Amino acid sequence: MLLTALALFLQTAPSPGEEPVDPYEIKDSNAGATPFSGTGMLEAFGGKEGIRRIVDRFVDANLADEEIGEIFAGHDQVRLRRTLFEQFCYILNGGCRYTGRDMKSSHKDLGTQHADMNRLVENLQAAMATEGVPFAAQNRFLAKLAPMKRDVVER
Ligand code: HEM
Repeated sequence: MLLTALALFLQTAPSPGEEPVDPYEIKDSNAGATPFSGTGMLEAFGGKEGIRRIVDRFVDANLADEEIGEIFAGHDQVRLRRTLFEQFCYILNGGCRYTGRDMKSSHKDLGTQHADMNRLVENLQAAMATEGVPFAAQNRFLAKLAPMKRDVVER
């Protein structure tokens, strides 16, 4: 019991520049979707470098957004960029592990509404388009994220 608690603590000790979070079990299934197979989707996103740029654009846009920016205010942006990169890279079959929390617990009590989710998806679409991700690949990726709505949106 003590050992399990210690292992959980060590596993979830904050990365440099990040704030600590309550201990949780690290597992890829926390990402909320299974990865694509093959390398096609990873290539469509410009490899890991492309994913990094898309995540940065996406987070910047959400923070600056006049409708949903406030929901992100005060949250750990360093952690968010790291875990979102891991999640996207894992789902796109880029060979990453996802070490973040599951979608339900990480969005608990944020009060996110359907309109907020739509806005976030628009920001992601814009980031993918700017980085040259083909439209069909954008839609395949969004289809992986769509079912997460039930864990992310509260009302
Ligand atoms: C399918 C849609 C979404 C995905 C894939 C997603 C993904 C993520 C991930 C990976 C994290 C970090 C988990 C962790 O820290 O362990 C996170 C946190 C967060 N998300 Fe989302 N998210 C989605 C929708 C939304 C929406 C619609 C909003 C609000 C408009 C939102 C606001 C936030 C905020 C504020 C945090 C930080 C929570 C904290 O610091 O405790 N997310 N999200």
